[in-house]
Amino acid sequence: MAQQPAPRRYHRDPMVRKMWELRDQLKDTKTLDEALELYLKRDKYCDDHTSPASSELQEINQMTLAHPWSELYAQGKTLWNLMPGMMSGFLEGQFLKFLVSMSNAKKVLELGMYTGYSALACAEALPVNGEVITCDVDPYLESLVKKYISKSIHGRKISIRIGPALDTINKLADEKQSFDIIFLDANKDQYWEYYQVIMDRGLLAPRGTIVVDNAFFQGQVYHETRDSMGEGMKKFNENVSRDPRVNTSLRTFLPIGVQMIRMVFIMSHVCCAH
Ligand SMILES: C[S@@+](CC[C@H](N)C(=O)[O-])C[C@H]1O[C@@H](n2cnc3c(N)ncnc32)[C@H](O)[C@@H]1O
Repeated sequence: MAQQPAPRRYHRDPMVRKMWELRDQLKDTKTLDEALELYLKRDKYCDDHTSPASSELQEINQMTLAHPWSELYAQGKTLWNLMPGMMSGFLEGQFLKFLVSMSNAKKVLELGMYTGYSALACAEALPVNGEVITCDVDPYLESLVKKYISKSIHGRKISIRIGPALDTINKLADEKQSFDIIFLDANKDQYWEYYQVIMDRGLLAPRGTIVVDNAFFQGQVYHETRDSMGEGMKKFNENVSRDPRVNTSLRTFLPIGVQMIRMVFIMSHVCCAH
């Protein structure tokens, strides 16, 4: 059974959100409905033909959709107005899980935990001695996530570090840690800084992969107007694609854009071997 879908206002593709907006303004919606249907049917087809999420992931999804985020923010309990649209969710979670398994990863680092959906998805694909270190700057999230991941046998593979991601990665580098998969899913305006620490301080294992969520950032990277997050994402994509140490692949297979980055000598080794 597929997990509960997010309301349409949280659709992760900005193009779909625009189409819904436009639909609300039109008198005759027939052609637009057909276009939306084509798109949404494809989404649903992908959901229906992807392995179901575990019951624990489904529970995190439901909790995230129902949590009183705006009230918590108004009461000063969270640092900012966290929103369900921030959650990676079903398709991306299952994709990450696949990637962790395919690469035989043992150690995963995530920047940007939110309610722990992607951290648990990764943990589910790790061997028993595997580890996900996930971090977030918002202290409110720690006990919430601990409560939900402790319901899963894979929850024990997850350690949470609270604090700014830049401090966390520098500390991990001081500890001489390295990771097979690094999932960047925090504040886009610092991605380039994070990348430089990751690459220059050896946090990416030689055969490791950096996976970058939301690499189009609402389409801002290829549009004229962008905010500081869009600027950060654009700078990151441009700089990384010019970094001779890595091979990159920026794809639309999830409509928000997923950037994959691997050491160049690993990619060319694979080519030469065939
Ligand atoms: C898009 S959400 C992460 C979603 C999560 N990976 C998932 O799949 O459900 C981004 C998270 O990054 C966190 N964040 C923002 N700025 C940060 C920073 N400087 N350091 C660490 N975390 C940060 C936010 O608090 C938020 O929870």
